[in-house]
Parts: sequence; structure tokens; C-alpha cells
Amino acid sequence: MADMREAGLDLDPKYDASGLITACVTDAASGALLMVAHMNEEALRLTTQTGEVHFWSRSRASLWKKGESSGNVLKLVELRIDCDQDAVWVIASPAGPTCHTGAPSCFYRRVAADGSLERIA
Ligand SMILES: N=c1c2ncn([C@@H]3O[C@H](COP(=O)(O)OP(=O)(O)OP(=O)(O)O)[C@@H](O)[C@H]3O)c2ncn1[C@@H]1O[C@H](COP(=O)(O)O)[C@@H](O)[C@H]1O
Repeated sequence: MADMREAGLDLDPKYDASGLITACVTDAASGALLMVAHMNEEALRLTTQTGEVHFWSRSRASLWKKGESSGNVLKLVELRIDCDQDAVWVIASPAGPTCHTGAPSCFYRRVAADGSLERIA
């Protein structure tokens, strides 16, 4: 029997034991991967309802609108969910650098074959 989460057209996120799904955020203009974080049910609802991207911060144990203190909000352009509905792909327009270090993306270092890091942005 087909898994309705995979075959159906109903949004039915598969939250983990902590009530979270993974959220990958890419830049709508460049396609670059900006950050990876987590959403709970409320963060997902607020993201779709307000058009501004919200997460659940595990370290702060609180709901987090990205940019609430820095101003570097992420405007939602499109939201996709993966095959088994345990991860979302957030396509967004960033108002400024996404990473709290000031880098455009949190992925500003490349890992070389010898394990060393190379700064690329
Ligand atoms: N702004 C960011 C920020 N932007 C992107 N990220 C990425 O988001 C991920 C998840 O952040 P969390 O702090 O919620 O981390 P977590 O849920 O505990 O998960 P991990 O740290 O284990 O990944 C981080 O691992 C970073 O890669 C950020 N992580 C933290 N911040 C902090 O969030 C606060 C608010 O920032 P603004 O939302 O921009 O105002 C500031 O104190 C910032 O230092």
C-alpha cells in the first residue's frame, strides 16, 4: 500500500521525538544554501502565515523569527517538503547576511581533503 505521506497531497509533517523537522534555506535569487535549522509546528505555521521565516531554536529552546534582532529577515518565496515529509526546503529572499557571523551564508568554509578549512566567502 502506498505511503500517503509520500504519495498524497496532504501536508503531514513527520516531526521527530522533539517535535521538529529540518529546514534548509536557499536564496531565491542565487540558489545558494544559506542555513540549516529546525522548525516545530508553530514555526512552520508562522512561516506560511506571515511570509517571514521562523524556526525553533534548540539552543535557546524558543521560537525564533530569523532576523528578529539583526533585521536580517528571510522573506518566504516558496516552501517545499521532501518525500517523507521530515524536512522542508525554504526558498527565501534574505534582507541581509543570513549568518550571525556576517557571512552571506552559514556555509562560508570548504572542507579540504586533508580536513583543513578554506574560507570561501
Ligand atoms: N542569527 C543566528 C543565525 N543565523 C543563522 N544561524 C544558523 O542557524 C542554526 C540554528 O541556530 P540555533 O541557534 O537555533 O541552533 P540550534 O537549533 O540549537 O541548532 P544547532 O546550533 O545545533 O545547529 C545555526 O546552527 C546556524 O547555522 C544562526 N544561528 C544563530 N543565530 C543567533 O540568533 C540570534 C538572533 O539572530 P537574528 O535572528 O538574525 O536576529 C543571534 O543571537 C544570533 O547569534
